[in-house]
Amino acid sequence: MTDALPARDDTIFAPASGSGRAAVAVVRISGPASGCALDLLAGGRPEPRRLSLRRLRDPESGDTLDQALVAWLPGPATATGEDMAEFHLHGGLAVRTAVLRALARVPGCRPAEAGAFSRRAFLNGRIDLTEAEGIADLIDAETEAQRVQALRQLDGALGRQVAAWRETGIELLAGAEAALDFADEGDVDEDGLDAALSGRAAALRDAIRGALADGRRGERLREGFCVVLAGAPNAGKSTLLNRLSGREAAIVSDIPGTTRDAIEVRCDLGGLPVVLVDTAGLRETEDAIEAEGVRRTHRHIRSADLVLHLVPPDGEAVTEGLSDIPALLVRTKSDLATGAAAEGGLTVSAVTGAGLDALLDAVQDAAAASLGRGDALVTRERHRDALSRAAAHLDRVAAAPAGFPPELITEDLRLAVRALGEVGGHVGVEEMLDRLFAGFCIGK
Ligand SMILES: Nc1nc2c(ncn2[C@@H]2O[C@H](COP(=O)(O)OP(=O)(O)OP(=O)(O)O)[C@@H](O)[C@H]2O)c(=O)[nH]1
Ligand SMILES: [K+]
Ligand SMILES: [Mg+2]
Repeated sequence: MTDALPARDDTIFAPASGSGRAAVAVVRISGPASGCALDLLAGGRPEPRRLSLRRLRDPESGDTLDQALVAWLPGPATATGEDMAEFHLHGGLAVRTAVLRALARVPGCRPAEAGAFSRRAFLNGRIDLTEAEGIADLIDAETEAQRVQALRQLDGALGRQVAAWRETGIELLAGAEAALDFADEGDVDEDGLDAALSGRAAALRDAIRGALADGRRGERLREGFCVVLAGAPNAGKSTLLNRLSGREAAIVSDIPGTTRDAIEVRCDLGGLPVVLVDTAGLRETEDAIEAEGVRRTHRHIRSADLVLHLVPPDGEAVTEGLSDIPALLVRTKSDLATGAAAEGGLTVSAVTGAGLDALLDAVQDAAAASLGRGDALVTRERHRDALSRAAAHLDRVAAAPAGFPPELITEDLRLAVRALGEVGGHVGVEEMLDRLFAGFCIGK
C-alpha cells in the first residue's frame, strides 16, 4: 500500500468528544505508550477490546481522578494501526482536564494535533486518503445528503473504484514495458499489442471521464447549493433572507442601500445543504462603499447555483448580469400589491408568509436536481484534478498513431498510473511493477 515509513515512537492523546459539558467524554490514546498509560492511570490493562470499569488515579499523587470505563486496544487491528486505549470519563471539564494533565506526564505521551489520529491511520495503511477525507466530511456533515455522501466515501466507494482503474493502468504499463524490453527479441507481436493497448487505454479513459461528467454534484454537495438573493434596493431581499432562515441575520430598513456586505446563512432544505446569500441592492450609486457592495453582488451572482431575482410590486426587473445564471423571478411584498397580478414568477410576502412554501419547494427542487442524493464519486477538486490528468495521459496513449515511440507511450501510462495513485495517496509505482513483472511470464 503506502511506502514503508519509520514507526512513530511517540504516543498521542486527545479528547475524542466535544468540548461542552456532557454525560460522557472520551479520550483516545494512540502509540506504543498506550498500554503504559493504562498501567499508570488505570492500574493495568484490562482484557482487550472490552470496556472495563476502573478507578483512574493520578500516577504521581495517587489521587483518584474519576471512575471510568477504559478500553485496551492492542495494534495493529485498530483505527490507527497502533496500540490504542480509550478512557470514557464523566463528561465534566475538570475531570477531562485532570485526566489529560495526568496523561501528559506519562513518558512518551503528548497531546495530538488536529487530524493526527486519521493521519496515523493513513500512514499505517489502515485507510487511504479518500477514506480520510470521508471521515472529515462525515464529521462536518450538516445535512442528510452530506452524511450519505461522506459515509459512501468513507466506505471506500471512490477509493475502490480508483484503485481498480489504477490496477488496470498498471497492467497496461507492465504490458507496454514488456513489449519495449523484448521487442528486439521478437518474442512479442508489437503491432498486436499496440491495438489492444490503445483499445484498453481508451476504455479506461472513458470510464474515468464518465465519472467526471457529473456536473460537479459531489463538490457542490460538500459546499452547499448557493442561492443568491438579488434585486434593486428595497426589493425585500434582507427581509426574505431573515424570514427563510428564521432569524434576524440581516439588517432591514426602508432606506435603499441598507445591505452592503453579503450575508450568508446555511440551512437544511429537506436534507440538502443550501447557502442563502443576501446581497447589496443593484443600482448605480455615488456612494463608494455601496458601489463596492454592488461589485460584490455581481461576483456572488456569477458564482451562484441559483439566483432569486426579487422584484417588488412597483419595481422593474434588473436584467444586467443575470442572463447566464439560472434565475427564478420572485415578486415580493404581495401584501402591498394592488391591481392585476404581474405575469410570471413566484409571488411572496415576507410579512404574511404567503407563497413562501412554494418558493422553498422551488429552491429545494433546484438543489435536488443539482446535488443529487449523495451518490457522486468525485467529491473534491483534488480528485477531479488527478482524474482529469490521468484521463488526458490515457487519451494520448489511445490516440497514438502506429509507430509512435513506445517510450512515450509507457511514460504517459506511468503518469496516468501516478495520477490515479494520488487520489488514494498511493504514489509508489515501482514496487507494484516489480511484483507484477515477477509474475509476468515471458519465459526469461
Ligand atoms: N409590506 C411588506 N413590506 C416588506 C416586505 N418585505 C420587505 N418589506 C419592507 O421593505 C423595506 C426594504 O426591505 P429590505 O429587506 O431592507 O430590502 P432590501 O432588498 O434588503 O434592501 P437593500 O438592502 O437596501 O438593498 C423594509 O421597510 C421592509 O420592511 C413584504 O413582504 N411586505
Ligand atoms: K433596505
Ligand atoms: Mg438588504
